[in-house]
Amino acid sequence: MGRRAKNKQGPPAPYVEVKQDFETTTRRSGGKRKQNVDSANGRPAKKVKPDGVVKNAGKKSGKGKKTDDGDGWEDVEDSGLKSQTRALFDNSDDEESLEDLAEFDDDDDDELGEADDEFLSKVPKSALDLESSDSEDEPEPKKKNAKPPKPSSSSDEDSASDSDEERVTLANMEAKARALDEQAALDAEAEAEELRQAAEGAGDEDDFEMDEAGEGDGDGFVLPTAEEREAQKGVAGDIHGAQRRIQQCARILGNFKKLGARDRSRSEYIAQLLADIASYYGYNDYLAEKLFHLFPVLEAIEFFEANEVPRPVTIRTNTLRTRRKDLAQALINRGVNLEPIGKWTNVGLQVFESSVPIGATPEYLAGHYMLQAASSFLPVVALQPVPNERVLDMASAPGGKTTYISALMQNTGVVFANDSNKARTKSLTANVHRLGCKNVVVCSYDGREFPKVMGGFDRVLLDAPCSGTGVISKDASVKVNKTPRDFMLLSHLQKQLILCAIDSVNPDSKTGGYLVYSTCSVTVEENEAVVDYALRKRPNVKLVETGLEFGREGFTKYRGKTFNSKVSLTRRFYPHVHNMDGFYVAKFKVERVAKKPASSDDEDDKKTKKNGKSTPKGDEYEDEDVGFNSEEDEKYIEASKIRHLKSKGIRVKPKAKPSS
Ligand SMILES: C[S@@+](CC[C@H](N)C(=O)[O-])C[C@H]1O[C@@H](n2cnc3c(N)ncnc32)[C@H](O)[C@@H]1O
Repeated sequence: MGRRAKNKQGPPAPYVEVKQDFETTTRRSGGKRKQNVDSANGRPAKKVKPDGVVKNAGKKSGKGKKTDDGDGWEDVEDSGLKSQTRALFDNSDDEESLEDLAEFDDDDDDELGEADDEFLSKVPKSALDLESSDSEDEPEPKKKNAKPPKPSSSSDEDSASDSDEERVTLANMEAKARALDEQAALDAEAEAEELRQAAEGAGDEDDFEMDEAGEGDGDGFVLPTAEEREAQKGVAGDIHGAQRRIQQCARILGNFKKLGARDRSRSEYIAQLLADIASYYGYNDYLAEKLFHLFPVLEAIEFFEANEVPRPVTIRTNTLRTRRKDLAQALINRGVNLEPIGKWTNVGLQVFESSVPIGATPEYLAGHYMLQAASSFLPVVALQPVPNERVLDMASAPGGKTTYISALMQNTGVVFANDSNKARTKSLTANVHRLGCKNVVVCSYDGREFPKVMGGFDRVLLDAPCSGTGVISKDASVKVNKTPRDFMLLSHLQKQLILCAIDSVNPDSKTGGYLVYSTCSVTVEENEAVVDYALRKRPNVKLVETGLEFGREGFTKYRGKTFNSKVSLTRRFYPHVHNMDGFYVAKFKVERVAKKPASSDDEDDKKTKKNGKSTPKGDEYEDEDVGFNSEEDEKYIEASKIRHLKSKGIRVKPKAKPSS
């Protein structure tokens, strides 16, 4: 694992907020549990990775002097600024100057929208601080950050180029970011292949080699029996033991035929490994197993490890208000250390450290950027909205994606930003105002009421409610609070929503006719299974390329289930591979439904009623059973309606049970 970890992207280093006096830096640590154990309580303590943070902090931290004790951003001396900027972009070329910012590549030369000064002057600062409710798109910037994916070199020979690598200038920034991305992608691929081979090699017990003790070459490790494992469960704080067994079991499972003990099966090692993963990383047994099975053994450990480390803090330039190069300049002037995220986005910036709270700069308050996870850009990039379209964002609060859609449409056309949770639409509305989106209509319906409430959209984004297994590094409660029932209910809701989303797309759209489905979860039942269901239930849709340049292919086979082969066009993103939150993106093209050869009006009416939605008369589905409101679904729809009415204070009489 050590070698593998070395060859892949560096683990994200924590975000550093530079102290106001610019002389010392405060480093916040994100933690890898396994790397440091707090001897006082025997539990792993969080530790800063020496590589990266310190280097970054030293390389790029602001050295300017503040001239007063004000609020930290107004009075940084110009000389301080220059040296700070030079430190950030120094390529040892004395000619380097702030003018080089002009070379900061940005395709978006959109005219700026009017700053909504009136709104800003009326809204209290606190109302614009949306971080608390915006768990997905508004990461807590003070605590979390990381260095960008950076392939580490293992040889001395490489150390010279390492120092070259550190000299980032505005001129070479984009190219360097691109090179790093490409290298990281290559490394990730090589690693995935290595893991695949290790996994394939494992399990062939014919080729078993054992040592004299008949224990294989397991380094003297003796696998506990099932009884011993049960007994371990009650023992609190055996973190060291769990950590050691995880390493041993993973190593043995990676080459089971050679290293496994003769009298123990592969499944016994897996059972032990799962028990230890659950206790060491703090997951319930169910979720630990569910996530474990997504990957080959060694990669699964990397995934669990990555969930212990914060993802990079990233911001999205709001092109309705500014350009990326101008925003970068403004933030650099305030002592923010940043870089473009990667070549796949021309609006994203990654923040390494800052002398000011990144969620409270004047630029933030003026709507020049959104604090937004990089993964959250992906579905909008896939959606590709264009000016003057009619777009539905079906589950949109707090609006990270809505406001991006609005910007790509250059404040033209209309974006209906819907969310069933009224309370959450407040932060959505605040973001819409702050970012100056004038083409957004906020509404609050259950997504399953579309297209009854309105339809005919050129594009629909369904960023579905999900279990959040992709964002465990942000919300560790997911580790313990998700049960099989949650996954069953969520998957069901997602299936209902996706059919409604499909039916809301105008298949005759001149410019679009697309649906993007996304989740911040990595489980198959919330992703591929939902997409496969939609393909089966709506023969008038097909999967198309997402247009995203990276990401792993969606599963077409998973633990005995086979999905439509086109599901490989969907994309999975992982924290340990892509250094971003776990995410899933699928893009559909919606076609016209095939006309029924000869149909009576009566039959059409029946079908419209059966589907419970306003299917245009005369349009016909090829498959009789295309609606989701089967008997099974009705139960859930009914329950949801009752909940909805109850939430409005309306008493609902329970339905009389049909007599059997
Ligand atoms: C993943 S979050 C959306 C994040 C949002 N797209 C963004 O980028 O800021 C899922 C949202 O779905 C909403 N939601 C849950 N059930 C819903 C339903 N039945 N219809 C519409 N929205 C729903 C939740 O309130 C939540 O805000």
